[in-house]
Amino acid sequence: MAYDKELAAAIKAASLATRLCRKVQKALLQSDVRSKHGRNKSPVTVADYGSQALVSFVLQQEFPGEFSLVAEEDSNDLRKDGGGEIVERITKLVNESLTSDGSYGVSLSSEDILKAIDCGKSEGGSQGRHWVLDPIDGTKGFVRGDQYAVALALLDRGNVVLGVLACPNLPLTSISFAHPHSPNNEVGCLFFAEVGRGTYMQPLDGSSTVKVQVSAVENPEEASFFESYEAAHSMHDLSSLIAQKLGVKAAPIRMDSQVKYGALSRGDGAIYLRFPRNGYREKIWDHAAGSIVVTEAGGVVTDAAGKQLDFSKGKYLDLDTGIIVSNQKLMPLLFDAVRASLAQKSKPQP
Ligand SMILES: Nc1ncnc2c1ncn2[C@@H]1O[C@H](COP(=O)(O)O)[C@@H](OP(=O)(O)O)[C@H]1O
Ligand SMILES: [Mg+2]
Ligand SMILES: [Mg+2]
Ligand SMILES: [Mg+2]
Repeated sequence: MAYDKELAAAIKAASLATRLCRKVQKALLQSDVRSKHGRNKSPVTVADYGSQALVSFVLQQEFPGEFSLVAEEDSNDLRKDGGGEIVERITKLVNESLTSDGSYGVSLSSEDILKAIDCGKSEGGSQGRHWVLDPIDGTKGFVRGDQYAVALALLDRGNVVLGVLACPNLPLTSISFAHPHSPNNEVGCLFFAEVGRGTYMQPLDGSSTVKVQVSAVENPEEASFFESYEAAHSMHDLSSLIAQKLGVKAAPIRMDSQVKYGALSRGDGAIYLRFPRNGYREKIWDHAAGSIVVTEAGGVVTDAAGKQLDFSKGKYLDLDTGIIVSNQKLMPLLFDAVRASLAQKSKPQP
């Protein structure tokens, strides 16, 4: 089909990047974690940079000459004074991962690494093809030892046409809601989806592939919902009000990153609610791969006004208030509960 070569390359690149991430998460050093500059001091680690350099390098090898990448990280902070040691560490990690794969017999220099990272500076848009990468989505979860994902998607004329979500810490079998972090469960899933062809899941370390479908739950009382682990990323009080209006009985499943989209695509829960606080602008790399993984599994992803997400406007998503995800049956009820809850919240308190 149309994007088979791209899909194979994306799976290869994301899988390779997770090897690097797993190694770093196992032995996370304080010096591996840095704060980004600017107002929102989110963390960034050697693994975010290493993953971006690896994916960028692999995609450029596979598609020489026709390459555009919109990615989260850039090398600005690494090029400043004091960045040298950290760049050396990233270079070593990337070269070790490339060697472990065997298909790229090269050793990259520190400058090669910085250049590969900066290849992700494309602005995207509605023309042509653009890869969209979040090298580690859920860096806060990654640093905590929790969930994170390597999220890679391809835009073709503004539409997401394929997505790969590698989730190194997600159990292979459905999350038990009583024990979402059950230690006995084997972990490491990769979800992939191509437009019109469905969503599939495979173990990160293996090859058996299964087709996945969103939950068929129609009764909201039986639905469970996902939201961000970080209260700063999504208003937990608002989602709790929405859940209450719907009659949802289960407690929320709080997890970092687009792993939520992956888990929802295989029916672990039926609803995902995301309501950032005022003024936050969502980026395309935080939703591109996740949204196609869910829609190709039969789900629906919209903003709070019921509009499909528009990935054609550059780096940012232009949204009404928040993002809501569910199956086709539940969506109308969910949408009503969201509108009613937003209206209630915006009323002045007596
Ligand atoms: N104040 C904020 N509100 C909403 N989202 C935020 C935020 N600050 C950071 N984020 C985004 O939330 C993402 C993690 O999503 P989640 O809340 O589902 O775990 C982060 O991705 P990164 O970890 O790639 O930076 C970041 O882009
Ligand atoms: Mg980040
Ligand atoms: Mg992210
Ligand atoms: Mg990230």
